[in-house]
Amino acid sequence: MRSAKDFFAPLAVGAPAPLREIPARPSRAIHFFDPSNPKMAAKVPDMVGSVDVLLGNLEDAVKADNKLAARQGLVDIARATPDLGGGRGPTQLWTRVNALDSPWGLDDLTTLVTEIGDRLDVVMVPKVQGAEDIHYVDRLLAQLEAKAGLDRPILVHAILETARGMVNVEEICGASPRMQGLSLGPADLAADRRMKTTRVGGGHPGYLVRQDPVDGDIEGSRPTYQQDLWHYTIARMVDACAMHGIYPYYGPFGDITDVVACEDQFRNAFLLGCVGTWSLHPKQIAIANRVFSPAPEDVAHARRVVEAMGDGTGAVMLDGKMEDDASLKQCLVMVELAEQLAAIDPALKEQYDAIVTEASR
Ligand SMILES: CC(C)(COP(=O)(O)OP(=O)(O)OC[C@H]1O[C@@H](n2cnc3c(N)ncnc32)[C@H](O)[C@@H]1OP(=O)(O)O)[C@@H](O)C(=O)NCCC(=O)NCCSC(=O)C[C@](C)(O)C(=O)O
Ligand SMILES: [Mg+2]
Repeated sequence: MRSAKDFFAPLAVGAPAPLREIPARPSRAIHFFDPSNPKMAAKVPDMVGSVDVLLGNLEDAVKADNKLAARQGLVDIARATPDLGGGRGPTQLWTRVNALDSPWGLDDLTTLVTEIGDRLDVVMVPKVQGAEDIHYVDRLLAQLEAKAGLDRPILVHAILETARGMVNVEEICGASPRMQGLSLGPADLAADRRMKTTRVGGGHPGYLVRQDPVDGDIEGSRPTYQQDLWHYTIARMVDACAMHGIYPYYGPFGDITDVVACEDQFRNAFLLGCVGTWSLHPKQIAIANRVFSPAPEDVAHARRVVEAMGDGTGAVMLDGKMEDDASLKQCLVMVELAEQLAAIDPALKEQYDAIVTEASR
């Protein structure tokens, strides 16, 4: 383990200094596209500005025969889209590289950092098992950044998709100052855990609790309540991320047609503390943007609590409810997020401002 004093030192001569704090850039939807798919690639330039993150996916869901085309496709898209990534506009550019033990992972990192490193905001690393995977990527990125003459560090996002990765979640989050966040990889994680599901994220009708029998009538009709298969995992991710000052995200919802259940799953993650999710199909972007932007009524309420709490200490009554230092802190989370989102989303700003005006009438 590095000494605390060395933690923020660059890992290669000439590499940029690591960030002390991970910027809270809006990332409600991380939209996946396959850069080797001409139809998808053609849609990317027009999506800039309407989605927080565009992610060129090189890993699973890209055919083995298309791996090199996807890597080159991402380089070409970045070069042809000047306002994408690298702080040049509101939309960030991320990539998901192939796994570290695959035949493509090393060349993905080498090519992307040296060719379009100034445009890449975050590299998502799949199937992270422990701190050793992050240490490897950390040093390699530093060497490549130095070679490419970059003046800003590229951040790292880990996908939790193995039982070992879950057990090591805290050490993964704290392994490098580059760590930006975590996403759930429900399909690989389910397989690795030997869960008996066949879906990509979402619930399962068999995972339920049943109401107790009335008068011992166990055969009688009794309501059942479907439970959230991912509650434990997401809650662990959220705590590990909060502890290390980085950001948790839900992940993929594979039933593209079931927009209702998708919204529910995203909202559970939002309420538990996640800042965003993945979008696999253009129609999931609007769902993610809606869910991961606090509702205008909640923002208006949070602002009223902040105002009523004055110097932030003591207890007050508002609408019959007690508010104190701790409820104020929750409201500040909501207000700060609303302000960050309003700064990049004029339609949302209008909604937040309109409801403030109404409340103050
Ligand atoms: C689901 C699929 C096959 C349906 O694709 P489709 O073509 O059948 O859909 P469509 O409704 O017919 O598409 C309409 C139009 O939108 C385009 N389109 C469609 N999708 C996109 C997109 N994402 N971005 C940009 N454009 C898109 C598509 O090309 C088409 O264009 P057209 O009108 O010109 O014909 C397709 O949307 C897709 O391949 N999405 C990405 C899938 C992906 O990235 N999967 C990997 C992440 S999940 C994962 O890896 C798991 C995890 C974490 O590792 C673990 O749990 O372990
Ligand atoms: Mg996976």
